[in-house]
Amino acid sequence: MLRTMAFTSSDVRAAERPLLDRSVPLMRMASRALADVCRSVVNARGSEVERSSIVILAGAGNNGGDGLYAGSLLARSGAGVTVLAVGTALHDAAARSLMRAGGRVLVVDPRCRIPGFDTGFDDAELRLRLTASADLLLHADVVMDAMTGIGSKGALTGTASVMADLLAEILHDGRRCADGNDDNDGNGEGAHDRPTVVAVDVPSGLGVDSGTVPGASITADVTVTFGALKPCLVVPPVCYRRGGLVVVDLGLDLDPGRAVVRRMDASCASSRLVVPGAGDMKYSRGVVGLITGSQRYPGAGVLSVSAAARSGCGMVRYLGPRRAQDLVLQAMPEVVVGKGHVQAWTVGCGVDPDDHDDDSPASAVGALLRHYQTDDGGSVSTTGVEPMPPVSMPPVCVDAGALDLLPDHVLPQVVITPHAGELARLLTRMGHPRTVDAVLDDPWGNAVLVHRITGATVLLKGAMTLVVGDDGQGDGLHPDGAHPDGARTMVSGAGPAWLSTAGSGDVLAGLIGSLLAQWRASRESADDATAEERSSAGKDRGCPAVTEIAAAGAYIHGLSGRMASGCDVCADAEPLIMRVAPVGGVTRDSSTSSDRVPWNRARSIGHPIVASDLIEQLQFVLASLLRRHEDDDARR
Ligand SMILES: NC(=O)C1=CN([C@@H]2O[C@H](COP(=O)(O)OP(=O)(O)OC[C@H]3O[C@@H](n4cnc5c(N)ncnc54)[C@H](O)[C@@H]3O)[C@@H](O)[C@H]2O)[C@H](O)CC1
Ligand SMILES: [K+]
Repeated sequence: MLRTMAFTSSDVRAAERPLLDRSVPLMRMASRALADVCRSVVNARGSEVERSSIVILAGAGNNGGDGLYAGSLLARSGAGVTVLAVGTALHDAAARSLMRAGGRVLVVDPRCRIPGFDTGFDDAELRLRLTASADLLLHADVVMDAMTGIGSKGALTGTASVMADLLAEILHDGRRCADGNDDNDGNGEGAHDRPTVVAVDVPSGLGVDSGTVPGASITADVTVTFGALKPCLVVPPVCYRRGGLVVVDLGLDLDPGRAVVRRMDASCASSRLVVPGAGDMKYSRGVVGLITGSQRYPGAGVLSVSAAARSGCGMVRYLGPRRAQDLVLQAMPEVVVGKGHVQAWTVGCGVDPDDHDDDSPASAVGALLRHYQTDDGGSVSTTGVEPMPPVSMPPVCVDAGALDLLPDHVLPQVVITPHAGELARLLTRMGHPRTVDAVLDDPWGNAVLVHRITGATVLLKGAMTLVVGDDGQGDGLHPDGAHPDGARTMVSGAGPAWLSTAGSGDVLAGLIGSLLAQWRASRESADDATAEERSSAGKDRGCPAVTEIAAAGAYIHGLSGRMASGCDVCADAEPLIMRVAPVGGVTRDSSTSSDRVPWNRARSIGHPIVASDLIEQLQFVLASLLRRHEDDDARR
């Protein structure tokens, strides 16, 4: 749970309460883990704690308290520790502990009231102190950001905001600019000329529960978060600013059912794969139908079909245009051209929605999608099409050109796979005008909005892909009320940036269609299922299955990108878990060797790929995930 589930600030606070009531020293525990991370960051920089310089940006709340106690421990280990007080006060007991340990305090906010400190200074003095702060930040080994945590309200204001901007400038320009010298000796060691930024709980200045960036903020190299993941650490755009992730297990009792976001990981993706049994045949393993490709973009048909065929389904049916059919058959002679029973669809890759010819793929896609149209209440609309019971409709993955043909309100087994530009266009068409930048600024909020107004399961593509779907069991937890009841969000950021290449989305859409068909077929057991079984399979028609399968598709796609490109830099590396007891030491997750910790990782940048390379890797990625089934069987 600590690795995969994110909880709102208020749920984390509520879970802290009973422990605090029993006098469990949560802040001391948090700060021990934080100090441990800082020590190993210093070591990873090739330095020693005794010779290191640690600068702590400390706010007035408990987040500042965590930083101060950690500073106290580091000062006792011999580090030079300076606190820049950026708020109206400092956590009293923690500040005293720090000073007793030999740490120094520089008050930067003139409103700050700390007994024994000269405050209320004028603008000239403020400028001097800011210059001194800049110098300290510039020459620090570690900057600890303890300005605001889960108590943060809106955009950073006052000195905290000035400090965030100052640090951003220093990180951007580095020592070279400040000293007028080029410290970087050109052999790569200059990377450590700038301080390593360790964020305490969350990087300051960010929307903790929304993942948005309202103003000046901190970008961290490592974030040490306490008790549980917070939404901002896993949803874009904030997740791109938190660096490596460490979750400190404080023993909070959190209800998994209240998690607002879940990270897709190998274990969850593996659980959504279907292993064929001895009695299976191609039809019972899942048949996926694709209406993809066009006269103009036949390659999209080839890529989506090849990806579907390589992802474990029993059969692929292709219903694209003639020119694409020939190319598809050349690439994949296994494919069956023409209509027939399917358990899932993939539609739209390479389809021009404005091609209105009667036999165009756009017409076929439009006609198919009209079967999924519902009124707002979820019952299937019968206007102009044959009425069909909603549960019997196979899931459909709607990509690219087909997004323009999506009815206003559809069944939850419709998975739409837009990128930010397509989502902005869809929202605008549906009367909620958005620019691409507006979607990129708040991808989660906008994905939720599309889910709410269309009813579809929304997979918003990006370095961190978001999937928002109908949970059937959620309780509308989104703190600003944007989540409709039952919405569930999953994220997957397993892929490297090399993955953003032409045709990559076609591969993803084919893969998702194939996974959906296998899941659906495994539920269908058409010949022998009782009516009751069929109806319960129908109840599972939406989510979590569809949401999870779509997210599993994004995860598998990402891993294929990693294997194809040889690159292990991606938006969502596995968090490191640290366990900390009320008294005693800190334990790192035993499965994490020291060279894999987020601040000490040798990273391979890899090389460019084309979308076809992803398809070649699919079988190896699926093999590695399926091995988990074997391991699970062996354990049973
Ligand atoms: N999760 C846990 O189990 C534990 C969490 N701990 C730490 O406590 C903080 C939360 O502390 P709290 O005092 O409630 O709030 P903060 O310190 O995050 O912030 C309050 C502080 O910040 C100022 N502030 C708020 N918004 C802004 C703003 N926009 N601009 C400037 N300043 C702002 C406000 O005025 C207050 O002074 C949690 O994150 C953890 O780090 C426990 O220590 C351990 C257990
Ligand atoms: K912080």
